[in-house]
Amino acid sequence: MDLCHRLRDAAKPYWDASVNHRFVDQLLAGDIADEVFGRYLVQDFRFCDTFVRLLGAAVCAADDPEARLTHARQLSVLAGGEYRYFIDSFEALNIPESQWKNPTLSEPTQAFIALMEKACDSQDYALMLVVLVVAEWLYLEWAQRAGNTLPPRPEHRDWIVLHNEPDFVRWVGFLCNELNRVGAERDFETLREPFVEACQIEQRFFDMAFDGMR
Ligand SMILES: Cc1ncc(C[n+]2csc(CCO)c2C)c(N)n1
Repeated sequence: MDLCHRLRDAAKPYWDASVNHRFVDQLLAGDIADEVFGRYLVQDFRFCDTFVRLLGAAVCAADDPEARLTHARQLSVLAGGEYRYFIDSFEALNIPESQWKNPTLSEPTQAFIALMEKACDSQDYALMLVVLVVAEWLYLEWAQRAGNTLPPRPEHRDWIVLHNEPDFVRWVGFLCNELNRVGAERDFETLREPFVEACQIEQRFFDMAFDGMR
């Protein structure tokens, strides 16, 4: 089994709980409450801001010229389509700028930002890849649960398609290959610990969307 699959196995309870979370069930069905989805998106917009910094750090830390360019290209996805998605969805959900610009950060948002900042500060490419792989591969897995019929509202449908379209599948494949490559010489435990922590936070991030709901 390759390194990425061994890491995923080590985090199986949190990984599976996230991929099969009721948030995902309701999003795929298109019947997620606006309050729940809006709370999630406002926090995720802050998450994505730090994610941009992490990708920038990966551009800097990657040991291979081709890999640097692949990370740089993905930055343009975040700055382009992904940013547009958030702005359009805030409008569709009637969330004013005053609410999404400077929200109070939830506990899992803070925890994720701290983990990403730690990876940035470490200048350790393998550690950055661990966080990137969890964030992207786990999202690919839940989005691949979607069948042929997607929910009708663009803010639901586009959030699924962003995470299962062919370019995204290739990006996740690249990240996993990179981690398998640069992590091969590393002590498994030093990668397992942040991988499992990131999966635990992913689960709490979905939980957070339902805070204050039944
Ligand atoms: C909590 C949380 N975890 C992972 C992702 C996935 N993700 C983060 S940035 C990005 C853009 C493409 O690289 C994607 C897909 C998310 N949005 N929110």
